[in-house]
Amino acid sequence: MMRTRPLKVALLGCGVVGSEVARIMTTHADDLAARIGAPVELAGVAVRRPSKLREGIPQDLVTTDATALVKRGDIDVVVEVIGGIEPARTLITTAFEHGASVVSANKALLAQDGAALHAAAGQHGKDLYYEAAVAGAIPLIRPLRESLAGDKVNRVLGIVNGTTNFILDKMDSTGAGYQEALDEATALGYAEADPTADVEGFDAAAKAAILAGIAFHTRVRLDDVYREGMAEVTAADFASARNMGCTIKLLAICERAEDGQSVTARVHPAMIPLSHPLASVRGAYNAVFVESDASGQLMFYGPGAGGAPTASAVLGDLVAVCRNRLSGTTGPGESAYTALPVSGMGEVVTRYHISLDVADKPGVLAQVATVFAEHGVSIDTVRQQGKDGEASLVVVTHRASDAALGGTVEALRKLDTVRGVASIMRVEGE
Ligand SMILES: NC(=O)C1=CN([C@@H]2O[C@H](COP(=O)(O)OP(=O)(O)OC[C@H]3O[C@@H](n4cnc5c(N)ncnc54)[C@H](O)[C@@H]3O)[C@@H](O)[C@H]2O)C=CC1
Ligand SMILES: N[C@@H](CC=O)C(=O)O
Ligand code: NA
Repeated sequence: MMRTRPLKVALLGCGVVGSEVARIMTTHADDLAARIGAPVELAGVAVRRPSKLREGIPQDLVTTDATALVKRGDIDVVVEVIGGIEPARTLITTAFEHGASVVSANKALLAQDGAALHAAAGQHGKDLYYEAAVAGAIPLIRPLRESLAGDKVNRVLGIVNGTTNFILDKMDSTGAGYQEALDEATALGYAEADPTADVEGFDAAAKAAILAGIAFHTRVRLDDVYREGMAEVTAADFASARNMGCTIKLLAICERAEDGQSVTARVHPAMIPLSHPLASVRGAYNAVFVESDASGQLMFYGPGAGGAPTASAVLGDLVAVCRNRLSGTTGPGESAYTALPVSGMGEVVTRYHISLDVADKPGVLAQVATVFAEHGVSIDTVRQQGKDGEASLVVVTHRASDAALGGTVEALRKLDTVRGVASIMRVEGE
Protein backbone atom coordinates (compact mmCIF):
# COMPACT_ATOMS: atom_id res chain seq x y z
CA MET A 1 0.00 0.00 0.00
CA MET A 2 1.25 3.48 -0.91
CA ARG A 3 2.04 5.81 1.99
CA THR A 4 0.74 9.30 1.22
CA ARG A 5 3.17 11.28 3.38
CA PRO A 6 6.22 11.86 1.18
CA LEU A 7 9.82 11.03 2.06
CA LYS A 8 11.79 14.25 2.00
CA VAL A 9 15.08 14.51 0.12
CA ALA A 10 17.68 17.26 0.47
CA LEU A 11 20.02 17.63 -2.48
CA LEU A 12 23.45 19.08 -1.71
CA GLY A 13 25.10 20.32 -4.91
CA CYS A 14 23.41 20.86 -8.25
CA GLY A 15 26.23 20.51 -10.76
CA VAL A 16 26.73 17.80 -13.41
CA VAL A 17 25.39 14.98 -11.21
CA GLY A 18 23.03 16.93 -8.92
CA SER A 19 21.09 18.51 -11.78
CA GLU A 20 20.49 15.05 -13.30
CA VAL A 21 19.39 13.66 -9.92
CA ALA A 22 16.84 16.48 -9.62
CA ARG A 23 15.67 15.95 -13.19
CA ILE A 24 15.11 12.21 -12.78
CA MET A 25 13.43 12.68 -9.39
CA THR A 26 10.96 15.03 -11.06
CA THR A 27 10.37 13.22 -14.34
CA HIS A 28 10.19 9.73 -12.78
CA ALA A 29 8.32 10.78 -9.64
CA ASP A 30 5.39 8.38 -10.12
CA ASP A 31 7.57 5.36 -10.86
CA LEU A 32 9.85 6.13 -7.94
CA ALA A 33 6.84 6.43 -5.62
CA ALA A 34 5.46 3.11 -6.85
CA ARG A 35 8.81 1.35 -6.38
CA ILE A 36 9.41 2.82 -2.94
CA GLY A 37 5.85 2.67 -1.64
CA ALA A 38 5.73 6.41 -0.86
CA PRO A 39 6.22 9.60 -2.83
CA VAL A 40 9.66 11.23 -2.67
CA GLU A 41 9.72 14.99 -2.45
CA LEU A 42 12.65 17.24 -3.26
CA ALA A 43 12.53 19.34 -0.08
CA GLY A 44 15.56 21.56 -0.64
CA VAL A 45 18.53 22.06 -2.94
CA ALA A 46 21.75 23.54 -1.57
CA VAL A 47 23.81 25.37 -4.16
CA ARG A 48 26.71 27.78 -4.27
CA ARG A 49 25.30 30.10 -6.92
CA PRO A 50 21.57 30.68 -6.20
CA SER A 51 21.03 33.10 -9.08
CA LYS A 52 21.79 30.42 -11.70
CA LEU A 53 18.62 29.28 -13.46
CA ARG A 54 18.01 25.57 -12.84
CA GLU A 55 15.37 24.08 -15.09
CA GLY A 56 12.69 22.13 -13.25
CA ILE A 57 13.81 23.22 -9.78
CA PRO A 58 11.44 25.69 -8.08
CA GLN A 59 13.44 28.69 -6.88
CA ASP A 60 11.90 28.48 -3.39
CA LEU A 61 13.68 25.14 -2.84
CA VAL A 62 17.09 26.64 -3.54
CA THR A 63 19.30 27.69 -0.65
CA THR A 64 22.96 28.52 -0.10
CA ASP A 65 22.73 27.33 3.50
CA ALA A 66 23.44 23.59 3.22
CA THR A 67 23.99 23.31 6.97
CA ALA A 68 20.53 24.67 7.80
CA LEU A 69 19.02 22.30 5.23
CA VAL A 70 20.59 19.15 6.74
CA LYS A 71 19.66 20.36 10.24
CA ARG A 72 15.98 20.82 9.44
CA GLY A 73 15.03 17.58 11.19
CA ASP A 74 12.30 16.60 8.70
CA ILE A 75 14.71 15.40 5.98
CA ASP A 76 14.69 11.64 5.37
CA VAL A 77 17.57 11.38 2.92
CA VAL A 78 20.44 13.75 2.15
CA VAL A 79 22.00 13.30 -1.29
CA GLU A 80 25.53 14.71 -1.23
CA VAL A 81 26.89 15.54 -4.67
CA ILE A 82 29.09 18.50 -3.80
CA GLY A 83 32.36 16.55 -3.81
CA GLY A 84 35.62 17.18 -1.95
CA ILE A 85 36.33 16.73 1.75
CA GLU A 86 34.83 19.81 3.39
CA PRO A 87 32.09 20.91 3.79
CA ALA A 88 30.81 17.54 2.50
CA ARG A 89 32.14 15.58 5.52
CA THR A 90 30.60 17.87 8.13
CA LEU A 91 27.32 18.06 6.21
CA ILE A 92 27.07 14.26 6.08
CA THR A 93 27.77 13.77 9.78
CA THR A 94 25.37 16.60 10.63
CA ALA A 95 22.73 14.89 8.47
CA PHE A 96 23.10 11.66 10.50
CA GLU A 97 22.89 13.61 13.75
CA HIS A 98 19.62 15.17 12.58
CA GLY A 99 17.97 11.92 11.59
CA ALA A 100 18.67 11.60 7.86
CA SER A 101 20.27 8.78 5.90
CA VAL A 102 22.82 9.71 3.25
CA VAL A 103 23.48 8.87 -0.38
CA SER A 104 26.81 10.18 -1.68
CA ALA A 105 28.88 10.02 -4.86
CA ASN A 106 31.97 11.30 -3.09
CA LYS A 107 34.81 8.80 -3.54
CA ALA A 108 37.48 11.25 -2.37
CA LEU A 109 35.75 11.60 0.99
CA LEU A 110 34.85 7.92 1.36
CA ALA A 111 38.42 6.83 0.60
CA GLN A 112 39.74 9.21 3.21
CA ASP A 113 37.13 9.01 5.96
CA GLY A 114 34.89 6.06 5.08
CA ALA A 115 35.42 4.35 8.44
CA ALA A 116 34.40 7.43 10.45
CA LEU A 117 31.39 8.09 8.22
CA HIS A 118 30.22 4.47 8.53
CA ALA A 119 30.68 4.71 12.29
CA ALA A 120 28.58 7.89 12.39
CA ALA A 121 25.86 6.26 10.28
CA GLY A 122 25.87 3.19 12.57
CA GLN A 123 25.80 5.28 15.73
CA HIS A 124 22.66 7.05 14.54
CA GLY A 125 21.07 3.97 12.98
CA LYS A 126 21.11 5.47 9.49
CA ASP A 127 22.17 4.35 6.02
CA LEU A 128 25.24 5.47 4.07
CA TYR A 129 25.04 4.37 0.41
CA TYR A 130 27.50 5.33 -2.34
CA GLU A 131 27.07 3.23 -5.49
CA ALA A 132 27.82 6.28 -7.65
CA ALA A 133 31.22 6.77 -6.03
CA VAL A 134 32.80 3.90 -7.99
CA ALA A 135 32.44 3.37 -11.73
CA GLY A 136 29.43 5.66 -12.22
CA ALA A 137 26.32 3.81 -13.33
CA ILE A 138 27.85 0.33 -13.02
CA PRO A 139 26.40 -1.63 -10.11
CA LEU A 140 29.56 -2.64 -8.27
CA ILE A 141 29.40 -1.57 -4.63
CA ARG A 142 26.15 -3.39 -3.93
CA PRO A 143 27.11 -6.57 -5.85
CA LEU A 144 30.35 -6.69 -3.83
CA ARG A 145 28.67 -5.81 -0.53
CA GLU A 146 25.59 -7.99 -0.96
CA SER A 147 25.57 -10.43 -3.92
CA LEU A 148 29.15 -11.61 -3.27
CA ALA A 149 28.91 -11.50 0.54
CA GLY A 150 28.96 -15.31 0.65
CA ASP A 151 32.02 -15.69 -1.59
CA LYS A 152 35.71 -14.90 -1.15
CA VAL A 153 36.95 -12.18 -3.48
CA ASN A 154 40.63 -12.48 -4.40
CA ARG A 155 41.10 -9.82 -7.03
CA VAL A 156 39.42 -6.72 -8.43
CA LEU A 157 40.95 -5.34 -11.61
CA GLY A 158 39.67 -2.75 -14.00
CA ILE A 159 39.27 0.65 -15.52
CA VAL A 160 37.55 2.87 -12.97
CA ASN A 161 38.18 6.37 -14.29
CA GLY A 162 36.20 7.56 -17.29
CA THR A 163 38.18 10.73 -17.94
CA THR A 164 41.55 9.02 -18.27
CA ASN A 165 40.09 6.18 -20.31
CA PHE A 166 38.54 8.78 -22.61
CA ILE A 167 41.91 10.55 -22.97
CA LEU A 168 43.97 7.39 -23.50
CA ASP A 169 41.43 6.08 -26.00
CA LYS A 170 41.54 9.35 -27.97
CA MET A 171 45.35 9.44 -27.92
CA ASP A 172 45.53 5.84 -29.12
CA SER A 173 42.75 5.78 -31.67
CA THR A 174 42.87 9.30 -33.15
CA GLY A 175 46.33 10.52 -32.17
CA ALA A 176 44.67 13.40 -30.28
CA GLY A 177 46.88 15.44 -27.95
CA TYR A 178 46.55 15.03 -24.21
CA GLN A 179 45.23 18.55 -23.47
CA GLU A 180 42.71 18.49 -26.31
CA ALA A 181 41.31 15.16 -25.07
CA LEU A 182 41.20 16.37 -21.45
CA ASP A 183 39.30 19.53 -22.45
CA GLU A 184 36.75 17.39 -24.26
CA ALA A 185 36.33 15.07 -21.25
CA THR A 186 35.81 18.12 -19.02
CA ALA A 187 33.22 19.61 -21.36
CA LEU A 188 31.33 16.30 -21.34
CA GLY A 189 31.10 16.38 -17.52
CA TYR A 190 33.41 13.40 -16.93
CA ALA A 191 36.29 15.13 -15.16
CA GLU A 192 36.49 16.07 -11.50
CA ALA A 193 36.24 19.74 -10.50
CA ASP A 194 40.06 19.62 -10.44
CA PRO A 195 40.94 17.23 -13.29
CA THR A 196 44.41 16.56 -11.86
CA ALA A 197 42.51 14.18 -9.56
CA ASP A 198 41.73 12.16 -12.69
CA VAL A 199 44.98 12.37 -14.64
CA GLU A 200 47.25 11.88 -11.63
CA GLY A 201 45.29 8.82 -10.57
CA PHE A 202 43.88 10.13 -7.26
CA ASP A 203 40.30 9.50 -8.35
CA ALA A 204 41.04 5.93 -9.44
CA ALA A 205 43.08 5.38 -6.26
CA ALA A 206 40.14 6.53 -4.12
CA LYS A 207 37.91 4.06 -5.98
CA ALA A 208 40.51 1.30 -5.55
CA ALA A 209 40.56 1.98 -1.80
CA ILE A 210 36.77 1.72 -1.61
CA LEU A 211 36.66 -1.46 -3.73
CA ALA A 212 39.49 -3.16 -1.83
CA GLY A 213 37.88 -2.30 1.49
CA ILE A 214 34.57 -3.87 0.53
CA ALA A 215 36.03 -6.81 -1.40
CA PHE A 216 38.46 -7.89 1.31
CA HIS A 217 36.45 -6.79 4.39
CA THR A 218 39.32 -4.68 5.56
CA ARG A 219 40.07 -0.98 5.85
CA VAL A 220 41.94 0.48 2.91
CA ARG A 221 42.47 4.23 2.70
CA LEU A 222 43.61 6.40 -0.18
CA ASP A 223 47.12 6.60 1.32
CA ASP A 224 47.41 2.80 1.21
CA VAL A 225 46.98 2.74 -2.55
CA TYR A 226 50.08 2.91 -4.76
CA ARG A 227 49.39 5.52 -7.43
CA GLU A 228 50.85 6.59 -10.76
CA GLY A 229 48.85 8.81 -13.08
CA MET A 230 48.67 8.82 -16.87
CA ALA A 231 50.26 12.17 -17.65
CA GLU A 232 53.61 10.54 -18.52
CA VAL A 233 52.12 8.17 -21.13
CA THR A 234 53.45 9.19 -24.55
CA ALA A 235 52.73 8.42 -28.18
CA ALA A 236 55.99 6.37 -28.13
CA ASP A 237 54.54 4.21 -25.34
CA PHE A 238 51.45 3.54 -27.47
CA ALA A 239 53.69 2.63 -30.42
CA SER A 240 55.68 0.23 -28.20
CA ALA A 241 52.46 -1.27 -26.88
CA ARG A 242 51.16 -1.77 -30.41
CA ASN A 243 54.38 -3.60 -31.36
CA MET A 244 53.59 -6.05 -28.59
CA GLY A 245 49.94 -6.44 -29.61
CA CYS A 246 48.87 -4.37 -26.60
CA THR A 247 47.29 -1.05 -25.69
CA ILE A 248 47.66 1.11 -22.59
CA LYS A 249 44.98 1.61 -19.93
CA LEU A 250 45.00 3.20 -16.49
CA LEU A 251 44.15 0.26 -14.25
CA ALA A 252 43.11 -0.15 -10.64
CA ILE A 253 44.17 -3.50 -9.22
CA CYS A 254 43.30 -4.79 -5.75
CA GLU A 255 44.67 -8.21 -4.81
CA ARG A 256 44.71 -10.59 -1.91
CA ALA A 257 48.22 -12.02 -1.38
CA GLU A 258 48.61 -15.71 -2.24
CA ASP A 259 48.95 -16.62 1.45
CA GLY A 260 45.77 -14.62 2.13
CA GLN A 261 47.49 -12.68 4.92
CA SER A 262 47.64 -9.25 3.27
CA VAL A 263 46.26 -7.22 0.39
CA THR A 264 47.59 -4.68 -2.10
CA ALA A 265 45.90 -1.89 -4.03
CA ARG A 266 47.45 0.04 -6.88
CA VAL A 267 46.65 2.37 -9.76
CA HIS A 268 48.97 2.84 -12.71
CA PRO A 269 49.04 2.78 -16.50
CA ALA A 270 49.65 -0.72 -17.84
CA MET A 271 49.94 -2.50 -21.15
CA ILE A 272 47.21 -5.02 -21.78
CA PRO A 273 46.85 -7.35 -24.79
CA LEU A 274 44.44 -6.20 -27.47
CA SER A 275 42.68 -9.55 -27.07
CA HIS A 276 41.79 -8.74 -23.44
CA PRO A 277 38.23 -7.38 -22.93
CA LEU A 278 39.62 -4.30 -21.12
CA ALA A 279 41.45 -3.27 -24.31
CA SER A 280 38.14 -2.60 -26.04
CA VAL A 281 36.70 -0.40 -23.29
CA ARG A 282 36.29 2.91 -25.11
CA GLY A 283 35.59 6.51 -24.15
CA ALA A 284 34.38 7.15 -20.62
CA TYR A 285 33.23 3.56 -20.16
CA ASN A 286 34.57 1.57 -17.21
CA ALA A 287 34.96 -2.19 -16.79
CA VAL A 288 35.87 -4.12 -13.69
CA PHE A 289 36.75 -7.80 -13.28
CA VAL A 290 36.04 -9.40 -9.93
CA GLU A 291 37.58 -12.80 -9.25
CA SER A 292 36.17 -14.85 -6.40
CA ASP A 293 36.67 -18.41 -5.15
CA ALA A 294 33.24 -19.74 -6.04
CA SER A 295 31.99 -17.36 -8.72
CA GLY A 296 35.15 -17.37 -10.82
CA GLN A 297 35.59 -14.28 -12.97
CA LEU A 298 32.83 -11.67 -13.22
CA MET A 299 32.92 -8.61 -15.44
CA PHE A 300 31.02 -5.38 -14.77
CA TYR A 301 30.87 -2.94 -17.65
CA GLY A 302 29.16 0.34 -18.44
CA PRO A 303 29.29 4.15 -18.37
CA GLY A 304 31.72 5.18 -15.64
CA ALA A 305 31.15 8.94 -15.64
CA GLY A 306 28.77 11.67 -16.74
CA GLY A 307 25.72 13.31 -15.22
CA ALA A 308 22.90 10.95 -16.15
CA PRO A 309 24.77 7.63 -15.68
CA THR A 310 26.00 8.74 -12.27
CA ALA A 311 22.54 9.97 -11.33
CA SER A 312 21.22 6.50 -12.19
CA ALA A 313 23.40 5.02 -9.44
CA VAL A 314 22.42 7.80 -7.01
CA LEU A 315 18.72 7.18 -7.70
CA GLY A 316 19.17 3.43 -7.19
CA ASP A 317 20.64 4.14 -3.78
CA LEU A 318 17.90 6.65 -3.02
CA VAL A 319 15.23 4.02 -3.69
CA ALA A 320 17.06 1.46 -1.52
CA VAL A 321 17.51 3.90 1.35
CA CYS A 322 13.89 5.06 1.15
CA ARG A 323 12.68 1.44 1.22
CA ASN A 324 14.85 0.77 4.28
CA ARG A 325 13.48 3.89 5.89
CA LEU A 326 9.88 2.81 5.34
CA SER A 327 10.52 -0.65 6.74
CA GLY A 328 12.47 0.72 9.69
CA THR A 329 15.70 -1.06 8.77
CA THR A 330 19.11 -0.16 7.45
CA GLY A 331 21.29 -1.86 4.84
CA PRO A 332 24.65 -3.48 5.59
CA GLY A 333 27.22 -1.20 7.21
CA GLU A 334 30.99 -1.34 6.99
CA SER A 335 32.52 -4.84 7.10
CA ALA A 336 36.19 -4.62 8.10
CA TYR A 337 36.50 -7.68 10.33
CA THR A 338 39.49 -9.25 8.54
CA ALA A 339 41.68 -6.20 9.32
CA LEU A 340 44.31 -7.41 6.84
CA PRO A 341 47.47 -5.32 6.47
CA VAL A 342 47.89 -3.47 3.18
CA SER A 343 51.33 -4.25 1.71
CA GLY A 344 53.38 -1.78 -0.29
CA MET A 345 54.08 -1.88 -4.01
CA GLY A 346 57.34 -3.82 -3.49
CA GLU A 347 55.28 -6.95 -2.76
CA VAL A 348 53.31 -6.77 -6.01
CA VAL A 349 54.23 -9.38 -8.59
CA THR A 350 53.61 -8.70 -12.28
CA ARG A 351 55.30 -8.48 -15.71
CA TYR A 352 57.24 -5.46 -16.99
CA HIS A 353 58.03 -3.83 -20.32
CA ILE A 354 61.28 -1.87 -20.08
CA SER A 355 62.66 0.30 -22.84
CA LEU A 356 66.40 1.10 -22.59
CA ASP A 357 68.66 3.35 -24.66
CA VAL A 358 72.01 1.54 -24.88
CA ALA A 359 75.34 1.69 -26.73
CA ASP A 360 75.25 -0.42 -29.89
CA LYS A 361 78.35 -2.55 -29.28
CA PRO A 362 79.21 -6.18 -28.59
CA GLY A 363 78.46 -7.53 -25.12
CA VAL A 364 75.81 -4.95 -24.14
CA LEU A 365 72.95 -7.40 -24.41
CA ALA A 366 74.85 -9.91 -22.24
CA GLN A 367 75.63 -7.20 -19.67
CA VAL A 368 71.98 -6.17 -19.46
CA ALA A 369 70.80 -9.78 -19.24
CA THR A 370 73.25 -10.40 -16.38
CA VAL A 371 71.78 -7.52 -14.36
CA PHE A 372 68.29 -8.98 -14.76
CA ALA A 373 69.56 -12.44 -13.72
CA GLU A 374 71.41 -11.06 -10.69
CA HIS A 375 68.15 -9.59 -9.41
CA GLY A 376 66.17 -12.76 -10.02
CA VAL A 377 64.12 -11.19 -12.82
CA SER A 378 63.58 -13.61 -15.66
CA ILE A 379 63.44 -12.22 -19.21
CA ASP A 380 60.64 -13.30 -21.53
CA THR A 381 61.57 -11.41 -24.73
CA VAL A 382 64.21 -8.91 -25.88
CA ARG A 383 64.01 -6.76 -28.97
CA GLN A 384 66.93 -4.64 -30.15
CA GLN A 385 66.88 -1.90 -32.72
CA GLY A 386 70.05 -0.07 -33.78
CA LYS A 387 70.13 3.67 -34.45
CA ASP A 388 73.43 5.53 -35.26
CA GLY A 389 75.83 3.75 -32.86
CA GLU A 390 73.12 3.67 -30.19
CA ALA A 391 70.41 1.07 -29.82
CA SER A 392 67.08 0.74 -28.18
CA LEU A 393 66.51 -2.43 -26.20
CA VAL A 394 63.03 -3.49 -25.25
CA VAL A 395 62.89 -6.13 -22.53
CA VAL A 396 59.69 -7.87 -21.43
CA THR A 397 60.03 -9.84 -18.21
CA HIS A 398 58.26 -12.81 -16.73
CA ARG A 399 56.44 -12.18 -13.45
CA ALA A 400 58.68 -10.53 -10.86
CA SER A 401 58.19 -8.48 -7.72
CA ASP A 402 58.16 -4.72 -8.02
CA ALA A 403 61.02 -4.62 -5.50
CA ALA A 404 63.17 -6.92 -7.69
CA LEU A 405 62.34 -4.89 -10.78
CA GLY A 406 63.21 -1.65 -8.96
CA GLY A 407 66.62 -3.10 -7.98
CA THR A 408 67.21 -4.23 -11.57
CA VAL A 409 66.47 -0.80 -13.00
CA GLU A 410 68.68 0.91 -10.44
CA ALA A 411 71.58 -1.38 -11.42
CA LEU A 412 70.91 -0.91 -15.13
CA ARG A 413 71.13 2.87 -14.75
CA LYS A 414 74.65 2.42 -13.33
CA LEU A 415 75.94 0.60 -16.43
CA ASP A 416 78.09 2.84 -18.68
CA THR A 417 76.54 1.21 -21.70
CA VAL A 418 72.99 2.09 -20.63
CA ARG A 419 72.40 5.69 -21.73
CA GLY A 420 68.97 5.87 -20.18
CA VAL A 421 65.79 4.06 -19.16
CA ALA A 422 63.25 5.41 -21.63
CA SER A 423 60.17 3.83 -20.04
CA ILE A 424 59.01 1.16 -17.63
CA MET A 425 55.49 -0.12 -17.90
CA ARG A 426 53.71 -2.98 -16.19
CA VAL A 427 52.04 -5.60 -18.36
CA GLU A 428 48.71 -6.91 -17.04
CA GLY A 429 45.88 -9.08 -18.17
CA GLU A 430 47.80 -12.10 -19.44
N1 LIG B 1 30.75 13.89 -12.93
C1 LIG B 1 30.85 12.57 -12.86
O1 LIG B 1 30.91 11.86 -13.88
C2 LIG B 1 30.88 11.88 -11.54
C3 LIG B 1 30.99 12.57 -10.37
N2 LIG B 1 31.03 11.90 -9.17
C4 LIG B 1 31.13 12.64 -7.92
O2 LIG B 1 29.92 13.37 -7.75
C5 LIG B 1 30.20 14.55 -7.01
C6 LIG B 1 29.71 15.74 -7.81
O3 LIG B 1 30.37 15.76 -9.05
P1 LIG B 1 29.92 16.74 -10.23
O4 LIG B 1 28.46 16.90 -10.20
O5 LIG B 1 30.57 16.23 -11.45
O6 LIG B 1 30.63 18.06 -9.78
P2 LIG B 1 30.21 19.58 -10.12
O7 LIG B 1 31.39 20.42 -9.81
O8 LIG B 1 29.58 19.65 -11.46
O9 LIG B 1 29.04 19.83 -9.04
C7 LIG B 1 29.28 20.13 -7.69
C8 LIG B 1 28.36 21.28 -7.35
O10 LIG B 1 28.41 21.50 -5.94
C9 LIG B 1 28.34 22.91 -5.75
N3 LIG B 1 28.86 23.22 -4.41
C10 LIG B 1 30.13 23.31 -4.02
N4 LIG B 1 30.17 23.63 -2.70
C11 LIG B 1 28.92 23.72 -2.28
C12 LIG B 1 28.31 24.02 -1.04
N5 LIG B 1 29.04 24.29 0.03
N6 LIG B 1 26.96 24.03 -0.96
C13 LIG B 1 26.20 23.76 -2.05
N7 LIG B 1 26.71 23.48 -3.26
C14 LIG B 1 28.06 23.46 -3.38
C15 LIG B 1 29.17 23.50 -6.88
O11 LIG B 1 28.84 24.85 -7.11
C16 LIG B 1 28.77 22.58 -8.05
O12 LIG B 1 27.67 23.09 -8.75
C17 LIG B 1 31.69 14.52 -6.73
O13 LIG B 1 31.92 13.91 -5.48
C18 LIG B 1 32.24 13.65 -7.85
O14 LIG B 1 33.45 13.03 -7.51
C19 LIG B 1 30.94 10.54 -9.11
C20 LIG B 1 30.85 9.79 -10.23
C21 LIG B 1 30.83 10.41 -11.55
N1 LIG C 1 36.00 11.97 -12.85
C1 LIG C 1 35.47 10.67 -12.69
C2 LIG C 1 33.99 10.73 -12.58
C3 LIG C 1 33.40 9.46 -12.16
O1 LIG C 1 33.71 8.90 -11.13
C4 LIG C 1 35.84 9.82 -13.89
O2 LIG C 1 36.27 10.38 -14.89
O3 LIG C 1 35.71 8.60 -13.80
NA1 NA D 1 28.76 2.37 -9.44
